[in-house]
Amino acid sequence: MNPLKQLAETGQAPWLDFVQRDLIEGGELARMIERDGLKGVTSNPSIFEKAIAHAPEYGAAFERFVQHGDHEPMAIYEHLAIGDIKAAADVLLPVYQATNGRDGYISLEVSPYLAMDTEATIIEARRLHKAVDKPNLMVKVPATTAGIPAIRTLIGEGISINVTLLFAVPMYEAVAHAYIDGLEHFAAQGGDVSKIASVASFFVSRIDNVIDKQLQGKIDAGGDAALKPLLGKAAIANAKVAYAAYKKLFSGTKWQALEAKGAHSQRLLWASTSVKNPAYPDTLYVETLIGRDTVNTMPPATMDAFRDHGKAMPDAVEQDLDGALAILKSLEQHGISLETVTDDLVIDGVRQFATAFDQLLGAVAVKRSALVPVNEATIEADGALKAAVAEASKHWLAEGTIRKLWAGDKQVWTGADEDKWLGWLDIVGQEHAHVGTLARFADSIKAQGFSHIALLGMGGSSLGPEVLARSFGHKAGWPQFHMLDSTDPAQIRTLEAALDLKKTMFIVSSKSGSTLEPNIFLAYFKSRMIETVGAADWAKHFTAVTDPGSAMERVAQHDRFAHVFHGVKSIGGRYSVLSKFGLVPAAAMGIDVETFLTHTAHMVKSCSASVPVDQNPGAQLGLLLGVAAKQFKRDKVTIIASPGIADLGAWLEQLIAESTGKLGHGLIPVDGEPLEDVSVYGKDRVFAYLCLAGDEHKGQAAHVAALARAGHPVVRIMVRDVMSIGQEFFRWEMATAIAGAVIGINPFDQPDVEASKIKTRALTDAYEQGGSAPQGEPVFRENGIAVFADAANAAALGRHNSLSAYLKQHFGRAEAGDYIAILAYIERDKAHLAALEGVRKRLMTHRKVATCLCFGPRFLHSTGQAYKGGPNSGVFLQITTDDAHDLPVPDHKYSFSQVKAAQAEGDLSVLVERERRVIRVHLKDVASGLKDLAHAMEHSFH
Ligand SMILES: O=P(O)(O)OC[C@H]1O[C@](O)(CO)[C@@H](O)[C@@H]1O
Ligand SMILES: O=C[C@H](O)[C@H](O)COP(=O)(O)O
Repeated sequence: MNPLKQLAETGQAPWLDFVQRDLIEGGELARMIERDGLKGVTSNPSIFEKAIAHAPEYGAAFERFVQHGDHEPMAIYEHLAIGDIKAAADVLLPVYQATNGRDGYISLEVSPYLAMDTEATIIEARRLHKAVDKPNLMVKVPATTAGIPAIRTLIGEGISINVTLLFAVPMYEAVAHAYIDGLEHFAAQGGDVSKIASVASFFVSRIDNVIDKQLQGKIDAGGDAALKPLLGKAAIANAKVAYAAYKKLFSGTKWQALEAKGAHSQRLLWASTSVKNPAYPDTLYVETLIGRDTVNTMPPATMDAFRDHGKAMPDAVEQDLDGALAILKSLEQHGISLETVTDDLVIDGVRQFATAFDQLLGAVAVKRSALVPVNEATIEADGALKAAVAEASKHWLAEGTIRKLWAGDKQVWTGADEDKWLGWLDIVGQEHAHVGTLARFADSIKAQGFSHIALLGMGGSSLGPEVLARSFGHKAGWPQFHMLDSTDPAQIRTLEAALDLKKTMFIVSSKSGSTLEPNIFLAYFKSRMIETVGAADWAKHFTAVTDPGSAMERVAQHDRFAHVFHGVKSIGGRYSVLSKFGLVPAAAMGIDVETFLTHTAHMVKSCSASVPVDQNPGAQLGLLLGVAAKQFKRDKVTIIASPGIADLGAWLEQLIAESTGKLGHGLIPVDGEPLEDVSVYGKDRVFAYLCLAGDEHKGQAAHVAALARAGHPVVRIMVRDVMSIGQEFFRWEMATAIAGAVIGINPFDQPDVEASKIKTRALTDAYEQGGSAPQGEPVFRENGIAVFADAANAAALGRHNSLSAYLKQHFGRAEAGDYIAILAYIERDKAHLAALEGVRKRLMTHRKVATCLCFGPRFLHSTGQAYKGGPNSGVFLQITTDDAHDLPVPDHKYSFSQVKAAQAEGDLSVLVERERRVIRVHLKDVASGLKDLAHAMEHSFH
């Protein structure tokens, strides 16, 4: 007779330690029940890893599931695993029924990531129990210290549990007590205890594996010859002691009372029963452990071996208990602590299953990304940087840091209040639920015939919409998009001249509602609109996007703005583009927001908690940026974007600089720099090349290739189409948050922006009170250009008799690893850009350092944070000018020109306070002044 079948007579149930789809679908599982008397099945994360990651039969179901709607890897795994578990449960149901619920179970393990968390384990076990919804499911819960109370609670709720990762007898006893206590609780609630089953999975071979190694070590070191006979004996001895404990635990009066109510004892299930040492007989951990009321779960090979040549010796597990005790005693006497071994094995077991789960989810992630449209990214870096990133990835993987990040654990960063700023992680899904509101808003904009929308806002409230407008381009039949983020009077006039106010909808965007610029822009255009359409109708031309409860919300409601949209308070400005701050303008310019969010969601899922760090695109980019800056001093993130998505650079600048540049650390983004000979670039750079498919720029691609050949780290990202630009918003948000964690700062605050705001406020208050801002004396004047420097910078520069000499001296201070930034408080138009680009190019090639070109006050809400708070490696040239035509700010004594001057002054004084290398050049007239400046600069290089 088949030895497996004979086990029934010994009182032991053979279960199969294996699951795979074709075993169930191909009918083998049913045949085993018939042929072998198989009575149950167990699974674990390693088993599912082997099945789902490697077995071909999952392909079709995988594709079907993902094609019906994208899912993150955890959901895909669960869909497939639960499918198998349900199917196996159905095949095993007759066994369950025939044995009155004693046997016929299939087990599914809770996520090993939760093994040290009681509450999370309970929630997860309940969820799986519900999702499978089969009477013959056992949820596997590990016997960790945190697992024991979870077991008690779950049994108390009537959920059948397979307790796994049991190695030590005292732990087993605690588990049995938890089971009995849980049953009592269930019974006290009126539950039918006969419907609950439980097994205690007592691991065998892994114990020998460890103890044999220790014994062999001692033997090899010339230890006692008496140790040899102990090889391969510890695990079985330990199991025998556990069995003796079982008999005691399930015999007293307490147990008998439950038994009288129909309770099943919690059987010992021998797990880990395949021999790991090939020198041992392949049926070792089956034959020696046969006993009444036990289960042995065998992997297929062990089962085949036992079927082939196994001996079903009844009550083998009860033989020679004294001998077993003597073996354990002897081990202790020889300095081998079973307690230490079993304690370590639990931890190691959790780790092993977590690693298997990582591998499983990683394999699912790879298969998924081949099926969903996600922008591809490749990272090229030299061996040392690559190795350091791999090391960081390993650490993050082992620590489960991506999961912690998604769970809102502020310890991922500095432990400050980072957990309060993570709303951007879930915003795409949330906004998806509101696309109807945005569609109605878009319809109304179109229906009312608005020809222009003008967004008034700073930093995170304006840069994202600008990227969308420029990348998507003007859509026929929809309003033209404009944006104002400057207090320069000429810039305001230029905007106004481009608008037909009667057909303009203004979108005033400010999360805080208290930012100076959008408020004074609003005041100005409100008054212009009143003049144009009258006091009764002006507010019909205004939409507000602001956080709930802000002063701007109050104003918008009081004045009856046409629309008021709310942001999410737990999202900072620079992380807000995928919330209403980006989506409201997007809808108004005719972008299909629903499709945009659907495309974006693919990246969110690619970066989700269940994608292990080495497959997670946001994490890989973030670790590269963080590690390159922290360990390799490559902190200049140079952005090269193809023409169609060139504006992405300005958005990235704010995200990267304002998030990471603080406490003397951080990344310095470099956007829009001219492409120069490879020899010009220092070893302080990382290059990010973002290319829109079909928008390839020959020069850029070749340049990037040359940089990579020269050994610079290069990230290449292919944006599939403009609709997929949202994927880059999310990838970079995640990457920036992660780089911030590596650098060791809080990526969600902007402490140094506040410092210059305070200085600016003091100056605007002075104007408001009818005064004027103090004007310092220049250190030098030439034609219409005055050079200003504080005492420390003046002393460092020395005295010179030409502007070019001052410039030479100043920029001569920029060493390798430094950067030069031009901070121009002038109108941002094509002519000025071209003039300053020329200066920038010369500085870059001459000084061979990274260069940045910024316009004030726009950059104050962006890179300004890093310039003041980040590493002290910047050499700054501030450019101010007399404005030919000023503009009044309604309801204030100060004018726009005065506000701009106060902002420049506030900025400069904080830079000086932070001991930055900075000078100001003040131009009498902007056009001629820029020419003279360029000329002096050119001269300074000779
Ligand atoms: O949306 P708000 O509150 O007007 O802020 C605008 C910008 O100002 C800052 O708060 C500081 O510069 C940025 O982070 C933000 O994007
Ligand atoms: O429930 C089953 C266990 O997870 C399995 O038996 C472990 O076996 P192993 O030690 O061979 O991995």
